[in-house]
Amino acid sequence: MPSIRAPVAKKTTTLTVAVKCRPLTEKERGRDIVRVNNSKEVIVLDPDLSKDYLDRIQNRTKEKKYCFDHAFGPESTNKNVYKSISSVISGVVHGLNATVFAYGSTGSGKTYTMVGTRSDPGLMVLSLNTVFDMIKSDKSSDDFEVTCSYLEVYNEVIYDLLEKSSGHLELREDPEQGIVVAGLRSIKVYSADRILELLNLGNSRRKTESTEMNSTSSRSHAVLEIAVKRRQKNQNQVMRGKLALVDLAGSERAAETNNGGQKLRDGANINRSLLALANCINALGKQHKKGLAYVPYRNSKLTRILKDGLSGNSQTVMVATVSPADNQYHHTVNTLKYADRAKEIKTHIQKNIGTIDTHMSDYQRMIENLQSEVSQLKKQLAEKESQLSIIPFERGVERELSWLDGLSHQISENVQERINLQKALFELEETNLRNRTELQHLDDAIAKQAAEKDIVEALSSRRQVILDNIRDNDEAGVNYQREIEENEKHRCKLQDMLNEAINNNGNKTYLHILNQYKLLGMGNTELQFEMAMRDQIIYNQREAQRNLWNLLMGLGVEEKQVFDLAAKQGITIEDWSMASYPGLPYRKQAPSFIPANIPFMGHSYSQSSCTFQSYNQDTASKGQQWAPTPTLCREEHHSSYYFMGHEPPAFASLRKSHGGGRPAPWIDTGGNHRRVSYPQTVNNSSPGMVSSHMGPSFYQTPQREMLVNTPSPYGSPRAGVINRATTPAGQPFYGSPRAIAAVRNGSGNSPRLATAVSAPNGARNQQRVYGTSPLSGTKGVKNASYGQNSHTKLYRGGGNKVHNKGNKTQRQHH
Ligand SMILES: Nc1ncnc2c1ncn2[C@@H]1O[C@H](COP(=O)(O)OP(=O)(O)OP(=O)(O)O)[C@@H](O)[C@H]1O
Repeated sequence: MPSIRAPVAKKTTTLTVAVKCRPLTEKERGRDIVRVNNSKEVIVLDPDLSKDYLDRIQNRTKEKKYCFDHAFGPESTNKNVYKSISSVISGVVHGLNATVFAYGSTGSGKTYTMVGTRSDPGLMVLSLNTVFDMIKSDKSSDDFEVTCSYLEVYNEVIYDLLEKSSGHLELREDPEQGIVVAGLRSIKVYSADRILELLNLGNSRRKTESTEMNSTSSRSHAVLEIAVKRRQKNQNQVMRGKLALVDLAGSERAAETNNGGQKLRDGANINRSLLALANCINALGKQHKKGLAYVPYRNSKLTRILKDGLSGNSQTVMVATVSPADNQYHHTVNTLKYADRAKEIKTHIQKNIGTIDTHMSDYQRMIENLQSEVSQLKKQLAEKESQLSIIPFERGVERELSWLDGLSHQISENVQERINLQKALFELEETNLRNRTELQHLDDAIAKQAAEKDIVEALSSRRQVILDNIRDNDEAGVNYQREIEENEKHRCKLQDMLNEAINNNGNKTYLHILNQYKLLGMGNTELQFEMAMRDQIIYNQREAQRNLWNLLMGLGVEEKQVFDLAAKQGITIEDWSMASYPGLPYRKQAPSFIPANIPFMGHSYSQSSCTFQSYNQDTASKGQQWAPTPTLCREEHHSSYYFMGHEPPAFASLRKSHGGGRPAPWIDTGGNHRRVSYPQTVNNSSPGMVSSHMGPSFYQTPQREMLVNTPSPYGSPRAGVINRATTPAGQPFYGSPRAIAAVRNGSGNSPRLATAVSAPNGARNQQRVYGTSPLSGTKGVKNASYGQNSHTKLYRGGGNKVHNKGNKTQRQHH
């Protein structure tokens, strides 16, 4: 609140120091050693009675003598004290500031002096009475306004004693008003009684403790402030007087009070502020004698509050209270020493007068300030409101996010489950394909060996096993299919939920982006799966070709002949050293090669460059069938996904290329081959890979004509190329159990990849070892539907039956 500018005229005055010695209490059995002479002189006798007259005259005693503005003995009442300072109090009604504080050791009578009793009211009460009496008796037409505040400083924290449960208040330095306590309640009062009421209320809230020295020792410094505003209508001016009445906490030496814990800490803080006060008094006293000196007001809250009273615009009275008891000698002398120094302290008093115009302009300024404060508060309120509205929104978004996270987790699981089901179905299809091939060969063999009863029996029993396996596997396949359908339904449901959330939620863009992000993640998983499948197919193909070359070499075909043969077929043999077939001499091992013309693959693979070359139908007619199209190929997939433990096939022969620039099929199993059209058959027979249930994100295979061998009416073309070969010993050779995998490419076309994989000698007990799945990077696929990692091996004991437990493929952990 803006203050009224004071007139320039200032009056320098010194602190009024009054000493009051209380009577000995009933408890105090000691000797009275304080003497007051002439209402001004205070003598403190040496408590040691043994010292005689000679000691005294030779100045060997501890007797001290001081002179003050006023001195009061034990018989004096508070009223007596008040009379001597009443002029200072009355100045408040005339626009002057006044400060009265009691200073003394604990139990010396400070509170008694300031607050007093009913029979002997203290300076606070008497001052208030004076103020109201003066206002009452004022004959002028002036308007008065009296406000009152009451605070305490406890442990260096300021509390409002007029508030029931006051918070911590802070001091602020106002350029015009000086030190102000922010947030301190100021109550308008119209009578002394009301102030006394408030005073009693405040005192009841003050922190007091029973100490060794005083049963009701004040642990805090209390400041009662009475502000009197006087509006002089006839002189067009307003005066503001302020009276601060301070009851300091008891100062004591810790060792004497026998205090501990909190009391000791209180004492330390009290002493700290009293020491700060003493230092200020010292410095202010020296200022007078030696000129300027630094006054450490800022060392405590108390000295900051008392700053005006100690050196500013204030008529100040220090009432030093002492105990007459001989055991209090040191405290008494100490108090008197400071009181003596305080006498030197100078203050500069001036009336706080402003014109009514000034007053009006003050009000104007106040209004402006208040208006700006109001607008600032409104702004703050708006900010808070917006924050409040944001919080639920953020919470909503959080909830939304966790919901979406849950949903995305479900979607991921759903995708993973579908991949696993597809894989399992794929395996099942492949296995049954082999079973059917074997069945066909068994039928052939039975027909051929009709005369050999034993052989026919053995073959028939084997046939029965294979038939059982086929039935079981078909049954399992139906179950997988059902599970895939369920999975797809669940996927649709989840997607619907996401779409609904996007449509219903206000923050559509955010959710949409999130949705896109999640979908991309899922797409990525699917692509990984596709890539793994493609890599596997390429691996299988390379393996089959390597076996083929090994066969050729095993049949005694010379290296040169192999090269010539390869050249004729348009095959480039790249690196013999890559051969890895055990049992053959190094140079005889299968080379690594580029199978440049493999028509049904649509791709060739270069190991060194790790790129695929796509078969380009458009350019094929121009003799540039193999346009190098860099396609991602991750080397690790080749060795990590599937490892085929093939036996070397005993026999195979190469087939010449067909004309028309179209590469020839590369395996001849006896010239019994014909054209088969896909994908209809593939789609029908291999739902695992080309399923209408899988939606567009899964594999679609455009129709493409392929040359395959058709082993027998039993052979299902469902999974691609079926090779029939016969070993020199007449054993059947089953090739290419998994012949086709359609892989979606980036443009949405699905060039069909087909591979011929040599099977073991007889389908019986073929084992496929599953390596680390690339789907999960290192440790195998997490099988959502089985709840385990499929770092597994499929059992195919007793023929190519995939053992199922319930509807699940049984897997064995490594
Ligand atoms: N003038 C007096 N006449 C009669 N008794 C007095 C007088 N002054 C003080 N006393 C008594 O002395 C005791 C201590 O007084 P008081 O509580 O005012 O001391 P204090 O300085 O405020 O102590 P503290 O600093 O510990 O709060 C009280 O019992 C009080 O009644």
